[in-house]
Amino acid sequence: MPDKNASPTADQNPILGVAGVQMTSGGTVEDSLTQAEQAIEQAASVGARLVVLPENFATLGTGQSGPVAVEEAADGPRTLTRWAAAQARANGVWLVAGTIPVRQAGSGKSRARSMVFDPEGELVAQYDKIHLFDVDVGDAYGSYRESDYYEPGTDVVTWDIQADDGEPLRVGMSVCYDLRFPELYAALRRQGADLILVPSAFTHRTGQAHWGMLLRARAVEQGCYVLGVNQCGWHDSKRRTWGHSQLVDPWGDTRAALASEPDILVGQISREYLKRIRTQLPTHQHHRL
Ligand SMILES: O=C(O)CNC(=O)[C@H](CS)NC(=O)CCC(=O)C(=O)O
Repeated sequence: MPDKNASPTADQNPILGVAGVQMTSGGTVEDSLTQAEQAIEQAASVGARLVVLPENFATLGTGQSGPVAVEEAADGPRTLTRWAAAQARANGVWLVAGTIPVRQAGSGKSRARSMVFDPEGELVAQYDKIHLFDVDVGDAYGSYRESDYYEPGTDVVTWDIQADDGEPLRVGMSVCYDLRFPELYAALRRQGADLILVPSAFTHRTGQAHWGMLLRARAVEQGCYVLGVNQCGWHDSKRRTWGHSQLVDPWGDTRAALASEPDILVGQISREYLKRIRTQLPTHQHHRL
């Protein structure tokens, strides 16, 4: 029996089981959806109540030039939004559908939209990736020009999930390249975020150099849990992502981590630990600028 006077440890009194689906999207959309369906079911079976898919889980690497705004096929049998809602309902989980490319009427470009579905399959929040990856990484893929296909989002988004203790836990939204911009994470913390999600397709080259460092930095800076859920492996002959999905606690310790293969990341959120770290290290009360 843990000493009730001892300081809470990071895993003490968990109030929410979370899971991240690390996958290698590619082949056809159907291939990717089948991978995701099996992983969501597995995550739910081990008690995760919040399941997060990686960036562009359905169409990354499908050989379709640029993002395929599958949403356009609104009359299609399995539009991604309807598919995600059905997965949340069928598995009784909160599902963050990584991102789905959603075509915008005005610009003709898409937005990388991260949608949140509750266990009844209702859309409760959506976030459009703000920072677009126009970078020359120096890998086999060469130049990434996300802004050729996507337009940026504009809004900072948080939403509440009712945790096992009956109290709300506030979840902050971000995507992939956003991870490099601390201002967004500061804004999410100002909105009250306790857990910040980072569905991603971080490249192998930049992931190896920066992914873990950036996840831990954002977690410590903001005193939040940060859940980074990445694509992994080779998506086609030139595109490779880093994997290494992980849950980082507000002290900066990695509580759960995957390697480079498709797998399910499972972790726990402790409200007591969150409060303890924020009390010991009240950086958010010491702002001067
Ligand atoms: O375009 C798609 O289909 C899915 N989106 C992506 O793969 C995006 C844009 S190319 N990738 C990143 O943002 C990587 C960021 C990154 O790796 C870093 O910041 O180092």
